Amino acid sequence: MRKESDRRDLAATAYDGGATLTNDRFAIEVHQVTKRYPGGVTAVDGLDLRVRAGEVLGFLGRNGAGKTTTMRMLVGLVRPTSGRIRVLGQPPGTPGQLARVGALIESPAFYPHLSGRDNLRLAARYAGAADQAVDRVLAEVGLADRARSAFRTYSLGMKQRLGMAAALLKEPSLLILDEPTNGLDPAGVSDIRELLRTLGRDGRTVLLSSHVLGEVEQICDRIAVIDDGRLVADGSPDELRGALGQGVLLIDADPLDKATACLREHDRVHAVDVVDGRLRVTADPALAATLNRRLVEAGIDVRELRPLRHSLEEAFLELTAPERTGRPEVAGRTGGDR
Ligand SMILES: Nc1ncnc2c1ncn2[C@@H]1O[C@H](COP(=O)(O)OP(=O)(O)OP(=O)(O)O)[C@@H](O)[C@H]1O
Repeated sequence: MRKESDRRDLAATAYDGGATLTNDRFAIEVHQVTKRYPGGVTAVDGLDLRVRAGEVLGFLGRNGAGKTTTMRMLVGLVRPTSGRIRVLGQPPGTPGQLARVGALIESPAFYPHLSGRDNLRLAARYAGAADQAVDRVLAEVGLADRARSAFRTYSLGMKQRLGMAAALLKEPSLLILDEPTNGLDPAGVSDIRELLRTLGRDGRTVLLSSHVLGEVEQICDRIAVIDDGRLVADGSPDELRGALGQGVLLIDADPLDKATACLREHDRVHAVDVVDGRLRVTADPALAATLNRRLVEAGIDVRELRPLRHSLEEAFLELTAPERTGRPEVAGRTGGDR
């Protein structure tokens, strides 16, 4: 089990939260947003999140973390209980904003007996998009070949593609996609991932939610992790990996108390914890040789010394482990000026 000190490291890399809103550089600005549903569930709790224009942001959290509620608030389907949201510089749900945002939040409703193309024609009319847009988006999502087949004959992955095609009809500068790979088999996931990669090009901003880290890790510029409605981490995949996985050394030394004291004296060692008779040392792994020398010179036997590397998946699971509730330190830091 990871120590609070490690979590603090991660939190320190997290987005600072509270700064002033409304800046052209940001496609999405969420400031101190809380959503309490009638009945008392707090789905989103003082959330701060900013998505830069042109960025592909992975919005990650386990089931029930508050991702869908956040996305629904971004397009004006749900009103926040408190806090402030700007999407493309405007409050959510205004006509000007909706014209530039493509969203796939709930399973899109298509007519089963109509073809993909006819369904999109209807959607285009509803969205005020030109008929020519239909063929463009069908090609964009790779459905041109099956455009004339009835929707009911589509695989789950094709249905998702059609949903994305509908979201693209308005040539949106911002795409909001809620778990677009949910329920797909590995081949379907990989297909959609490829598609998302292309959608993220051309300066389009994409906000993409998932509860599976591996899905967003490879295609997103940045990952924001939400848990219990709060932002618990925010950074590039490398930053998250670095903050969580690479800053811990495992040392088996004897005597333990002397080793602990010796390591704590080093000014670049952030924390030393004894776990199962060994030391977990929060420090830059590049310090390994220096720390080894220091221990040996102090007459301490070093039986083992190695960096503890966690995969990003492990890091994510740990951050959002069900037993982790409260987390005043992490939430306080990521929450900025709360
Ligand atoms: N309309 C609603 N009324 C009451 N509670 C709700 C409503 N919608 C969501 N919730 C609750 O809010 C919390 C967050 O749900 P939300 O759907 O936003 O999370 P999520 O991260 O999208 O989860 P999932 O991955 O399962 O979709 C959950 O506890 C959920 O039960």
